[in-house]
Amino acid sequence: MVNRKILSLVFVRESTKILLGFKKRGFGQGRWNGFGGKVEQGETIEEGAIRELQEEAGVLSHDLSKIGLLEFEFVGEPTILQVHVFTTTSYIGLPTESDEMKPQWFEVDRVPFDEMWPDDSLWFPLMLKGAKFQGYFLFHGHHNILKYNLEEVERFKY
Ligand SMILES: Nc1ncnc2c1[nH]c(=O)n2[C@H]1C[C@H](O)[C@@H](COP(=O)(O)OP(=O)(O)OP(=O)(O)O)O1
Repeated sequence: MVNRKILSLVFVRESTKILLGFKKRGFGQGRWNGFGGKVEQGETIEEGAIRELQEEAGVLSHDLSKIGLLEFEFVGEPTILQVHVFTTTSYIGLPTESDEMKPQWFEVDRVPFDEMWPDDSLWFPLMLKGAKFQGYFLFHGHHNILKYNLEEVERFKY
């Protein structure tokens, strides 16, 4: 039986820049990504996103916009990761390194896709142009995408 794990992923934007974090440990270690993680029992997905952003990057935002819904399946693994992607341009606090992430601003035309999850280069252009998107990716290991679909949407199914 397939089960789904719900995760958040938050990108802070500022004019031509985007805040990424270098993952220092755990799932996705050694890659740049947004900030996020597992939604805990008793919190909404957005509450989980706000908490993870504060824990991992030291910034607080209560003004998140949901812009993406991505599902990741890994060959041989029973759990599908369902990642809810948010952006914000409104936050307080200075991005600060945590035990999990090292934050750094990047110009949007200098995003380090070679050091990120391979799916990111496919949906970042949609995010950066302000579209809402939904996608599914089947991975073999953590480096190879065997198949995927990705579309712009008006609204999300969840
Ligand atoms: N393929 C891909 N592309 C982009 N982003 C992601 C993926 N897969 C992913 O899991 N992610 C995102 C979703 C989450 O934001 C993180 C993973 O969260 P994780 O570190 O496992 O969750 P935490 O709750 O912070 O983990 P622990 O604190 O329990 O270690 O990557």
